Amino acid sequence: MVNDTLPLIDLHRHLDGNIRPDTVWDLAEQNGIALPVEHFKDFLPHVRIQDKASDLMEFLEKLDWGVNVLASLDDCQRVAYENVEDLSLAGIDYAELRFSPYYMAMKHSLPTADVVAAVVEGVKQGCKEFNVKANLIGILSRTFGLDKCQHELDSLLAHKDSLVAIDLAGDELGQPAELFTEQFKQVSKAGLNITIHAGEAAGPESVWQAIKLLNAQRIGHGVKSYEDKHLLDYLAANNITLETCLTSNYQTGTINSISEHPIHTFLEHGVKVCLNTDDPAVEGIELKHEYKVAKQQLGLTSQQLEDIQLNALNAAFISDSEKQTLLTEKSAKI
Ligand SMILES: O=c1[nH]cnc2c1ncn2[C@@H]1O[C@H](CO)[C@@H](O)[C@H]1O
Ligand SMILES: [Zn+2]
Repeated sequence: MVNDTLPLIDLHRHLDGNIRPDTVWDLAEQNGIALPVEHFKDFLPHVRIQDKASDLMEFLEKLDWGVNVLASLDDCQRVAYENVEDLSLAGIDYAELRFSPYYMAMKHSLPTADVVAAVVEGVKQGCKEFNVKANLIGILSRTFGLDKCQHELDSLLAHKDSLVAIDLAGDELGQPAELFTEQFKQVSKAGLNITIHAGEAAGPESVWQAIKLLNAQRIGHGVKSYEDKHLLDYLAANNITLETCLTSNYQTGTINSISEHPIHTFLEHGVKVCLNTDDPAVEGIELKHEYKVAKQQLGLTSQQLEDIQLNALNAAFISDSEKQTLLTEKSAKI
């Protein structure tokens, strides 16, 4: 399903949506934090979606235990490091790991900018140890409103040399992109790339806002773009890649079944898509599973899946020479 001569790339993967359940358990014990159950075997339903959630916000609640047990900067560094080990275990060659430092800092009032530094350090260590390539994307968690997002952005920009992009995630319906126009002007000014969660809980107008008001170069999910033909034309003409996450879209209730995902419409319109995980530990999946599902439930051909692997490479926030290195290193491994 995955072409092993091409790099396997995950461009949409939340580091703080991929905290291992056994690490959550361990950190809770270490930090004296009470969990809702007594035995680990009963814990999984609290941190992993069982079939599906009723909507995006119910899905997102399942990420909360992961960050609620982060009581120190060392804990943040640990989960960042383990995220890179997970990439290596999943056979991923390059990933862009995204995280919301305020979301990670919130429960135990950690200094947000120091959380960014701890995550940077954990990922750096992991990349060295596990021989995987990864870059970081900072998230503004729109769920917590404008002031918190500005604080989060300030903390991220204090470490901007360690980031490749900024994203807006969380409550898309309650906190529309237009509210964050000023913040993304600051992002552009800082010279960082921009990807925005849009067209997941809200409709195509949310994708338009992400592009026109926030300057998005890629779109997280973008599922609802299929409702607006003019938007599909625009995405294709401007080479704006949709970071598709099939299992996540099912589990958040964005689509009723994976076979109903509009990926064929995107491909027919020449819209570039790539396949990604989103929140692997919460969903109970890994990237190769997404390629399998795309083939088995959506009938994508080997050629289409190869194109998708290359779309991820092309859309990555790295230089052309880094892209070339990923390609040549992969073919040298064969
Ligand atoms: O699928 C998603 N859609 C929108 N927001 C998400 C998704 N997954 C995680 N987050 C949000 O990203 C931040 C943590 O990285 C949190 O704000 C979380 O709610
Ligand atoms: Zn996401």
